Amino acid sequence: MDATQIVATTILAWVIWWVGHGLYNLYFHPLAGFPGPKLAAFSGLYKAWIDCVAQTGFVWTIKKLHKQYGEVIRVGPNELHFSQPATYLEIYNNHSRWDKEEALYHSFGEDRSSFGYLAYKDAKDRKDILSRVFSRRAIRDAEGIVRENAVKLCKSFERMQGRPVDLFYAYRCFSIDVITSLCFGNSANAINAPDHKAPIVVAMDASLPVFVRFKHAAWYKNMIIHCPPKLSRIISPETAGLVDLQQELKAQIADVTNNSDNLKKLPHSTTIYHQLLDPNNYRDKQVPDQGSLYEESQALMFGGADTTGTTLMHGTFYILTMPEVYKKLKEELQEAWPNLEQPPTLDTLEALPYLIGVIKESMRMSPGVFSPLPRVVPPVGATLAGKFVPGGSVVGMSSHFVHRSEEIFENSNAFDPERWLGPNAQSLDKWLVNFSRGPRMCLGFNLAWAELYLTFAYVFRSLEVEIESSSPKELKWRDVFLPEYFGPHLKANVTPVTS
Ligand code: HEM
Repeated sequence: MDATQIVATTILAWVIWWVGHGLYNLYFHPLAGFPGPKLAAFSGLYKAWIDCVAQTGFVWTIKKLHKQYGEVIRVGPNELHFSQPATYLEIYNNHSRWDKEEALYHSFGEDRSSFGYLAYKDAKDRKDILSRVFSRRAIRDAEGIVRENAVKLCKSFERMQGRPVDLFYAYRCFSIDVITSLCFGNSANAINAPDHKAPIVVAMDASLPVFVRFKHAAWYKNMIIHCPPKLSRIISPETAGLVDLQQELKAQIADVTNNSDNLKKLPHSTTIYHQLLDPNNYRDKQVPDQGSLYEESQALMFGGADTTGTTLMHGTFYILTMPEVYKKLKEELQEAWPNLEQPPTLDTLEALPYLIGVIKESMRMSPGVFSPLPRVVPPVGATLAGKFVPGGSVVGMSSHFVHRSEEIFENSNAFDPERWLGPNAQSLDKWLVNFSRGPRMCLGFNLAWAELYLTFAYVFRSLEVEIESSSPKELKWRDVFLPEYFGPHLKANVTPVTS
């Protein structure tokens, strides 16, 4: 056989294997009885096509598929998606310690982090240590850091001197500065970037669609992540900014790990390094290596920056486009905070009913983490939505199907803070799942709440804010795990209030 024949035979053998495997998936796979598009059952390329080529957003596709095929659908050869809100709590709850699914969760290059560990036990060990930075009490102690950044944000708005503020960038700058100050003791100072277009925020935004490609092609991810930084910048310009960030974080980590005295030079002792580098926090007294510390840092940056920024942006969008909401929020804040020179404590803000309603509604209406959070059903199988799902199957559900359920939230597409003030409000709390539920729920939720209380309070008490005319009429996004936004950014004209 000559070389051409060898290549042709190899390709033919591969095509035969691929078609055979697809036919097995269609007719003999344990999930063969579940409804859904034939192409999705045949091959994972269906999902890859929507994510990477059509780029229309898989959650939007899933929504259409549920209308066509019902409440339980097969969205990949080994994957099911559910639409009934009750099923969300069957998958994500404190009794289900199911593994995370590898292709997605190892696509971010954070395998050894609280977010990236697949197994419950590994994640629990890491989260137990980090909870000393993120517990309610720890966040109370760190209130000053969040407040300081909320003030910095408002001052940066004032400096715009009549030019509109890009709220998409500005809120992300704020959340990045909070995380980098609190977790690493080294603020990125993104808020003070010209027009809030901080390179780190732009870099994180540009890298989102690349991670989707990584999910479908691990070889591509390994090539970009493991090749030398200079080459990686050329092959993948979208992740070039991330490479810079990686270099900076790695240098800081090397600094604190090579000489523990350097920890003392950090401005406060609540950084993640103070906890993660303390051998007494580990049964075997072994602290994680620099690679794992880097991955944890990256996970916290991605986990806490876009999510909080997005929630603030969505909330602000509705406040600015609904005069009644703007007025009620302002009035409540003015009453609780009569003298601008004497800002209220977080405790006081946490007791303001309308502000609470605004925040909960911002969380509900914001995509937050938009994609389904895939979990692997344990070997014994499980019953979900009344159907037996065999062990090893991947199951997931996007929070969108809970938050926009008409059965739970009447008029679910309307932003209505009052729904959280009525007699049924408490029963709704169970269905606010933006931080997910169960052992893998968000580690940073106390921090996120504090950021939302303080930022909404400072922005809407100390400034008059008006939507700028170039802003979109509605916010549009697709899921790339987190949301990726299209079209013009939300912008606002701001003027400081005098009293
Ligand atoms: C409104 C803001 C936030 C939202 C909507 C949000 C949402 C979520 C969700 C849905 C998960 C579960 C992900 C999964 O199962 O794969 C999660 C996990 C996580 N979040 Fe957040 N998050 C927010 C803020 C934060 C902040 C401020 C931090 C910390 C700086 C943070 C750190 C994490 C980490 C480390 C995990 C992984 C936990 C695990 O896998 O066990 N998040 N978050």
